[in-house]
Amino acid sequence: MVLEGLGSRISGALRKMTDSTVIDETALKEMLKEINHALLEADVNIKSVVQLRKNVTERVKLEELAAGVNKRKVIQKAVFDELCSMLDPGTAPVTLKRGKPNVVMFVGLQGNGKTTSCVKYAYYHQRKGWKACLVCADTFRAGAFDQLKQNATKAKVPFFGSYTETDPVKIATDGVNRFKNEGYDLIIVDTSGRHKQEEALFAEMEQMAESVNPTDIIFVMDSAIGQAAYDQALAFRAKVKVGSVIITKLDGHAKGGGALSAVSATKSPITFIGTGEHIDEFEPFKTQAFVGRLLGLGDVSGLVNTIKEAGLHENVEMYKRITEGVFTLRDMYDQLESISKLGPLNKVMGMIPGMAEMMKNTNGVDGSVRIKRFQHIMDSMTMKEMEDPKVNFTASRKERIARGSGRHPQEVEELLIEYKRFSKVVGKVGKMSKKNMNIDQLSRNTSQTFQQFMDPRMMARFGGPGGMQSMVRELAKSMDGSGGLGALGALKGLK
Ligand SMILES: Nc1nc2c(ncn2[C@@H]2O[C@H](COP(=O)(O)OP(=O)(O)OP(=O)(O)O)[C@@H](O)[C@H]2O)c(=O)[nH]1
Repeated sequence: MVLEGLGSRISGALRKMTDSTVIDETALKEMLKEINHALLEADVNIKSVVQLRKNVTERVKLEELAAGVNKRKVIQKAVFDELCSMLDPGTAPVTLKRGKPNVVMFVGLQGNGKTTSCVKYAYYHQRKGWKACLVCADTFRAGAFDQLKQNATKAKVPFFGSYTETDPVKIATDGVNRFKNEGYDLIIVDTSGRHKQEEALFAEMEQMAESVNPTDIIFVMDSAIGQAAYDQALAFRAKVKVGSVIITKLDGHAKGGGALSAVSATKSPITFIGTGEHIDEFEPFKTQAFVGRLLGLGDVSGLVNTIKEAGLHENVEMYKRITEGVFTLRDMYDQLESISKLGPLNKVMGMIPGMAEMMKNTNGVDGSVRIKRFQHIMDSMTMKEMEDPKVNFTASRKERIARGSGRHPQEVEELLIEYKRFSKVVGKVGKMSKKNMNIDQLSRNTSQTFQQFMDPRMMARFGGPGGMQSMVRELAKSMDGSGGLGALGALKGLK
């Protein structure tokens, strides 16, 4: 999860309070103190931190709550809302119009991740069906064009630039005109950076903006500067019409929380965040979903989008088999492959309510590594073993498979235990899908099924059977009955 330290401290403080036998003013104060410390360490401005504490205390009047009201939920909601308002700029970002030649100019200081973000932004939109392209108008840094060219080629995004032209405004204008004539609807212009906010940089930015008349200007900023982001965002906004902000390197900086809240305080909308060097380590920033994940509450709509983007809901064959209650090791292999397709596993798991914490420790092995190991073990099995659920694995056979895959026999055993657990769930889901259930019955039944097979600690992280039930209901609704991951495949057709 992005801002892992901050997230786990805040969710830990919330959990500690709700786990305590008595939820009183002292427990509430203690929790707020811990949240304040965590925010200050993430370099959030002291005034905002004090305000958050004051607002939560004013909102949650424990002694006035009627008997039977869930105090835990009231407090959680107050913290959630306050964090959202801290990160919400209250202004909408510029919207791009499909089919029109949108020109988006990227600006920012040197080394903040502008070029990387341009390519990520192009790739993100291209996958959503935009006709995206890149123009390299950075003539200041030697090698900038090569960097963009290399990354654009990898991402299969068309690009324009020059090794000989020294006037960035001319390159930008030529590139934009060329791509406009060729019918591109997202023309991204990468501009030069400077070490500091030098006048030369601002003058060049202004000239370029005048010449290419951008639909949006995106300011790219490194999260490492923390709350100093406030002054920097204002300085850029004073010179050009910044319509949105991208905060980069949130994967590596403890001060990220400070940068996010400082930018919001300037009323500039953050549209994307960079969460790593890879092209797909880039996500749209939505305040509520982000805070939900920070508090370990999950982000069901993000999960549904990710599943849809990876095309998993279209896995009709798999769905059919699951609804028939059939599950082989080959199916399990394919399921694991699909899960890997969703992206880095910890990111996906962070979207499932309560899972971020659990994912941190799967017996000390990262979830994605475990999946790969399981797949290697299955690669050493015979076709019959993979496709016939009745095959019996003897001790010597398990040893042979372990040797063939370079793993320990204990891991082969673990895989087979997981497989049995999965098959039981699939069997149950298969039966459920034959009955004509509505969403409420389905979510109740699914929750009961998972309860039988899931580690109780894991179940508790989902918020118990009730939490699991509401998550399944929400997933089923947002998937519009179009199937999905593993057991959830059975949601198809059940409305
Ligand atoms: N970990 C991490 N690294 C990033 C992220 N975004 C960019 N980087 C790295 O930051 C470094 C600088 O990125 P660039 O894209 O070259 O920066 P720039 O702003 O274009 O720099 P100039 O062209 O000199 O202005 C590169 O090593 C990138 O791989 C991110 O979200 N996370």
